[in-house]
Amino acid sequence: MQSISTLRRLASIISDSVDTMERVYASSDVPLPSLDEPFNPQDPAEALRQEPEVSNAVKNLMAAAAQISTTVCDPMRFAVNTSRAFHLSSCLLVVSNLNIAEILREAGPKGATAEDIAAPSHANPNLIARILRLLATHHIFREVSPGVFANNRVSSTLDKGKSLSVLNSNHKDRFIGSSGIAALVEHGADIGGKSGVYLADSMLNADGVIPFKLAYRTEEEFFTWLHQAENSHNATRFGVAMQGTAETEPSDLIFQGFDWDLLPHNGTIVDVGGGIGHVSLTIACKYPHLRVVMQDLAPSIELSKKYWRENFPEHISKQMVKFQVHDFFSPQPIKEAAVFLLRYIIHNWSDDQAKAILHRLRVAALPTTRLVILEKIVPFASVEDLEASRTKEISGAFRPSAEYPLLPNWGPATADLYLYDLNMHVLLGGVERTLEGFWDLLEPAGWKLVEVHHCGGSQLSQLVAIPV
Ligand SMILES: C[S@@+](CC[C@H](N)C(=O)[O-])C[C@H]1O[C@@H](n2cnc3c(N)ncnc32)[C@H](O)[C@@H]1O
Repeated sequence: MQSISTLRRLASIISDSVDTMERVYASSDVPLPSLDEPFNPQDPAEALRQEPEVSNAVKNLMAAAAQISTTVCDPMRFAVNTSRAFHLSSCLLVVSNLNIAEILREAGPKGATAEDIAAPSHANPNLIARILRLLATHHIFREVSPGVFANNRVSSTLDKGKSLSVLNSNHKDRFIGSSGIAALVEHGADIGGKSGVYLADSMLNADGVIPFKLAYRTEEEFFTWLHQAENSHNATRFGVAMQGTAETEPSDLIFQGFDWDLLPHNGTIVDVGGGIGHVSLTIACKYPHLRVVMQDLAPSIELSKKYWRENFPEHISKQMVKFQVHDFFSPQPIKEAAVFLLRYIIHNWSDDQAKAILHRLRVAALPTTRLVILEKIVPFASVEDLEASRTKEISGAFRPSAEYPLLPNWGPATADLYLYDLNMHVLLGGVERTLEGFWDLLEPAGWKLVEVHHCGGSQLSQLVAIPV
């Protein structure tokens, strides 16, 4: 009986969420995008997903639908299917490498046969059909008639936005100028996937060696390996993939927290481990009176110069942006920073390494310097005792949890957080942290966490700290 009442409650969460979405989309006079149509980021309906009412309804709906499906499914089948889920990621890697989303974009809504899809790469058409059928069964691509496939909403996000002739003539540079989602998918399915399958080996047989090192038979740390000359294609893909992470977030996310208006004219933002620099470039476009120092390892700095030249050359010609090769484990050379900005840095490192990076910044900080960290803050899958938390006094720290009987963290609707966490571990020995986890790093490194902003429509949060 308990289970039936739970099912009914989950069904009514789904029904209420659909009502909310119907009302909001109708009042804005835009239809909900169809799963069968390619994704169009310019469609005003896509912007509606960021509305808090809609994003909450979506989260409830996803969590309740997943919970209903797991509740009623044969549990043995659920466990076995989950153990084979890695095939999905390998299939996505094939699809991106063979430019199948682009072939199907050019084929249009009628789609293309597996033979036509396989022809440019001389792949086996039967195998292509089986790969696409597995994905279509998971709502990635459509099998419009037996053996004929077309793009749908999800598969079209892999489109690198270039013609097939351009892609075929230069496979190596296929991601440059793309939205970054294909690069993010390939990076995750390729290096993440290969490393991930070594997780158990690394724990059971290899004394905790990072799975990436086992998979790639290397002694090097991930970033050292990535920046070796023979891996330059992986480094380029990684740089574009980082930009792809921003594509999955609201475009104004960086302005949803720390108040950049507070910075003085000519104030310097140091983008520590800034990659190509897309985040500080977004800030500088809105606040051109702010200076930027891009810091990263040498190969990333070269990519960053190119990215800024293409996207904001004025800031370069006005000498408002400086490119500096800098290892963040060595003393920080910029002593007058208004902000040290770290996006997706701390999660790459173990606690001791992360504290070392933060300490280098603290030594170089002025009393007015602010540390702005953009990272995911991981909630527990259980109910939390907020009153007992050491972080309860921090402004903005509170985050609501899902209503019963949903899991408090919305379960699979927030799976990205936990997938990222293990991705960090298998590649780098890194970790996505709880809020208390951040507190425990910042305090010994001489920083006091004063504000947290949970950005709407995203799982990324901003943490602001001051020197103590
Ligand atoms: C996950 S990426 C984040 C890039 C960028 N902040 C973003 O959000 O797009 C991590 C960055 O740290 C850089 N990195 C790794 N080790 C470093 C080191 N020792 N010193 C400086 N940068 C480093 C990498 O090259 C990479 O660009």
